[in-house]
Amino acid sequence: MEISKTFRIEAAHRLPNVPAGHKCSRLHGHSFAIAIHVSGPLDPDLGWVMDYADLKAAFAPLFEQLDHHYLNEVPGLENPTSEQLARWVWQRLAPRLPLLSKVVVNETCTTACEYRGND
Ligand SMILES: Nc1nc2c(c(=O)[nH]1)N=C([C@H](O)[C@H](O)COP(=O)(O)OP(=O)(O)OP(=O)(O)O)CN2
Ligand SMILES: [Zn+2]
Repeated sequence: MEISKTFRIEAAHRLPNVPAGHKCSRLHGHSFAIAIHVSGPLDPDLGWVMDYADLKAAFAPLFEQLDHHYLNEVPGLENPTSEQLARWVWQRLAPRLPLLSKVVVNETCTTACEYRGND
C-alpha cells in the first residue's frame, strides 16, 4: 500500500539556463507542494505503512533548507527546475527512508514532476 504526505514550501528561484527573455530567467517565487510517497506492507498491529509523523520528521531537515530560501543558493539546486528539485529531495531522503517510492513536485497548480529514483 502507498501513502503520502505533502509539504508546502514557499521559495524563490530563477532558471539560469533558459534562453534570454524566457520569463523563468527572472527572479520569481512559488508555493511549491512536495509530496513524499512511501510504499510497503501494512503493520498488522498498527494498521499503517508508517506513521505520517515519521514522514514529517524525515523531511524536516530538507524543509529547513528549502522553505523561505532562494533555491539557486541551496547546494545542488543551482538550476532549480521541478525535475532537479524532485531528484535533489529523493537523493537526500532515500537513505533515511527505505520505503520511499515517489517524490512529486508541484511548482504551480498546473504543473507536476514525479520522480521514482530512476534517472
Ligand atoms: N519542465 C519544466 N518546465 C518548466 C519549469 C520546470 O521546472 N520544469 N519551470 C518553469 C518556471 O519555473 C515557471 O515558474 C513555471 O512554469 P509555467 O507553468 O509555464 O508557469 P505559469 O504558471 O506562468 O503557467 P501558465 O499556465 O502559462 O499560466 C517553466 N517551465
Ligand atoms: Zn518558477
